[in-house]
Amino acid sequence: MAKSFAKIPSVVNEEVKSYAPGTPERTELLETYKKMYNEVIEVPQYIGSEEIFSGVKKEIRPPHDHQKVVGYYHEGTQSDVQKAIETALEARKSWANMAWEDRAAIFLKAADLIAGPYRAKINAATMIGQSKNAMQAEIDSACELIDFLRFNVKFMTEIYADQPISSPGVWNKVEYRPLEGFTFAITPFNFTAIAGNLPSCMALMGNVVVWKPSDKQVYSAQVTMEVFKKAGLPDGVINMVLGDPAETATTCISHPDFAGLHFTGSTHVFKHLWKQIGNNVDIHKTYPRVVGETGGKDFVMVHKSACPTEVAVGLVRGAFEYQGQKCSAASRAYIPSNLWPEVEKQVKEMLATIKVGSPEDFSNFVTAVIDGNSFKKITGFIDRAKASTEAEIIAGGTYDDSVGYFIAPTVIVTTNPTYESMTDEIFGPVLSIYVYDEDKYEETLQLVDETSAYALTGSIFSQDRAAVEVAYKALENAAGNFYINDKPTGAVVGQQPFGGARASGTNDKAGSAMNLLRWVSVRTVKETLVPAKDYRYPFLAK
Ligand SMILES: NC(=O)c1ccc[n+]([C@@H]2O[C@H](COP(=O)([O-])OP(=O)(O)OC[C@H]3O[C@@H](n4cnc5c(N)ncnc54)[C@H](O)[C@@H]3O)[C@@H](O)[C@H]2O)c1
Ligand SMILES: N[C@@H](CCC=O)C(=O)O
Repeated sequence: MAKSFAKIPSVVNEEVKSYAPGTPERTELLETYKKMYNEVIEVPQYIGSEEIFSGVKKEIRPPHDHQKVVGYYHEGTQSDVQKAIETALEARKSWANMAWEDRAAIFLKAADLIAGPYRAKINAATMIGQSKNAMQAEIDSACELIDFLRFNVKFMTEIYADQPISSPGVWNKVEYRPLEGFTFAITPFNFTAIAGNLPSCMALMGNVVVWKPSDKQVYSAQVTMEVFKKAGLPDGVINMVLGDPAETATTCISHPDFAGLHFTGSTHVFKHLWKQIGNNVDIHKTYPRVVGETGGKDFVMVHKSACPTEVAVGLVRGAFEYQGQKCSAASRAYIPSNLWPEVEKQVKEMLATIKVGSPEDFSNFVTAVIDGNSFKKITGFIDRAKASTEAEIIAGGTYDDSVGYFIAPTVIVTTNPTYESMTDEIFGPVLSIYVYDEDKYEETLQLVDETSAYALTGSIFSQDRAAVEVAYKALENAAGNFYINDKPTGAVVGQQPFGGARASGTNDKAGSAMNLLRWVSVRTVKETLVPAKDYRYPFLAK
């Protein structure tokens, strides 16, 4: 145990490198990408000190080149999950008692490894396995993951420092214990950073973890595990399993020592898990913590005073970065009639300059969507819009899956504000627009609020402050992350704590102390310095 109150290194957001032509980072990333692209990797499960190659191999194919096999992951069984739980519980005995400085040092080292020697590797893995362009990989798998790891250490120390007052003769303390049992992280395909953060932030707070990444993110998940190990994470603290998702969840959730679920993914999966946890309430030794950040139908609301260029840029970047596969992607927009001709012209001009193709070519802004199922779902929306009398496709609308799952950035304009593409999460490069009567601002705000079950992100564009205030109030519960004159994506750790309510999740704000608080169970300790020697009140004293 340390004999001092250590101060942690000061934390700032990791700088996003430019990858401009001629920069060393661009050369290194391209070389790493090409090298990795021509290798065939094998991804094992990580349970305790073991790397388990089950022999049941599943192909890993880049979404932008689906005939190419870049590796295999080894599928696990439910006995592997059982073993992961037992291994985690064993590791808990020492991990939960390790000094916080030691836990912090491991994750600070992991951050520095990603910032330095592993940066190109984790970015290349994200480009290959999840089809992110270089900039999207950099802001996710490098910068956001580094930020999570470093800022979480800062948040942890702030939590630990938060102590109650003590009256004379008494010393009160609160102790932030890890949860009793093991925790379970289930992570989505679309952010390497989220996948790394969910298990690691629980581990930082002294918990032990069974982590099931998405089968579509295993390529970069392996790099994350490699970094954690290199950073000195003791065996068994984070165990990565690769079994069937539903069965893995059942094995974990029905275990008596299941103490918490940290989930990010789609709403229907989270609702199912929530019910499953409820059904096991009599089995659990403790009430499990349940944190879930899920889907969105994120809006851009535009007032008649807004600048058309700012709106067009917000729409194009907000809707089409990473092919719209962000929970925060701008997905429905409400444009006033006075601005629509100019916004439409500029959006079309910008989209005409966007190139679609492999992330290996840095001039491609849009690459492939994650897999064939996703391609089918997204193009279904496009096909139905083509056939609908209520919708018109004004840009994009083309797609081709002969080599990779490529879909052109598509804009649907609809006369029906509750048309399916205005209400359902599409999770692809499709933006739907409803043009409203410029004088019906307040009615349209009500429409924005009531149209979707989700409440994740949203933005208001306006140069009229009073109109901003009206939207701020009217949309109070429509978004967990609300933006003024900006796109609704791109939350940064430490700056915009992230999460939504309603059908979008429990709003426990990834990238903040609020989230870490869910992974501790507080013990209050009162110590009386000089205990009483007489039971009687003063007025009863003899
Ligand atoms: N709110 C946020 O912070 C946030 C961030 C990223 C992604 N998302 C959401 O995630 C979704 C996209 O990610 P995805 O396609 O990976 O989501 P998904 O729900 O398909 O999968 C997420 C994880 O759940 C697992 N899973 C799937 N079915 C399961 C089941 N029956 N039981 C247990 N686990 C199961 C998957 O294997 C994966 O690991 C979108 O809806 C998006 O909005 C939300
Ligand atoms: N930090 C991200 C979270 C996206 C979720 O998929 C953003 O705000 O764009």
